[in-house]
Amino acid sequence: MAGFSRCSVASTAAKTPTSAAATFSYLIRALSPSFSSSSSTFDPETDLNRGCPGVGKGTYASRLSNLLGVPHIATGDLVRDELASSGPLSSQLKEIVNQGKLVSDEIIIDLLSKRLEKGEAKGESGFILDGFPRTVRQAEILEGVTDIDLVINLKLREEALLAKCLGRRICSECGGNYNVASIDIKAENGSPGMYMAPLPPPPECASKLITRPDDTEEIVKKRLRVYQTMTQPVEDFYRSRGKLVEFDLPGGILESWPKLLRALNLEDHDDKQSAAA
Ligand SMILES: Nc1ncnc2c1ncn2[C@@H]1O[C@H](COP(=O)(O)OP(=O)(O)O)[C@@H](O)[C@H]1O
Repeated sequence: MAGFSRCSVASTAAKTPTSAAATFSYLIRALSPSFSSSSSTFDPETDLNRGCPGVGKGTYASRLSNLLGVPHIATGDLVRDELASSGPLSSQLKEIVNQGKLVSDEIIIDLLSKRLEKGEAKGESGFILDGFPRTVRQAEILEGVTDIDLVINLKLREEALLAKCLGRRICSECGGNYNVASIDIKAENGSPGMYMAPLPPPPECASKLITRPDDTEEIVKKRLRVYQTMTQPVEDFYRSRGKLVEFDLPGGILESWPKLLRALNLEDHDDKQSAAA
């Protein structure tokens, strides 16, 4: 669809891992698939999510993780944690991330493997992955060891993606994600208008907000180009396997969230959870 950038969320399900393992492929192999790929709903056991910069994949992954009761694992967070540490990879990662490039498949798989092993040791039986896979090779590795159930292709106009990245603010203390951008795109030449309200921080976070160093206009544009060349082929990978659900974000969270749940056949889940709360 012209004028849209395509961003994806994928869902996979797995059985409880049976043993801790030193390597990613062994660990994922232990997470063998437990349900059919023809399902059009998320499975509460394990989900996986990825998407282009600024689409809100982190926000939606986090909400889905709360809804389904599975951990939300963002590979971008794993990279930033490693970057902030004084580990051997730190300076190498800083250079890559601050230039808007992708970290190598080997490094990202190693970081993810370690996180999944920790989760397994704690008894985690599922997850939502956010920001993975981002290359066809990553998708192939994943496919080699587990079965992806569903990929949701979140789509948002590029002008909104850029504004959202530039407006993104993170609480340096609790890690909460907020947005100061107020996006108001007028209807034009047959394209509908779009309004996305800012997502203000709660008072306790307001004085602790920071901007990610890779959320500058130049680097965001670079990341969007990287997304188009490296990650869009991943959509084709899942499309050709009949696992891709396309979803145009109609606006901000309040408007989009119920529609996304409807697209995932998860409305009942939300009702049940609200009733239990
Ligand atoms: N699966 C991945 N493969 C390679 N690099 C990754 C992956 N996930 C995250 N990264 C690195 O971390 C950075 C930040 O990722 P993320 O927080 O998902 O941000 P965004 O999607 O907004 O670009 C990316 O620009 C990239 O350098």
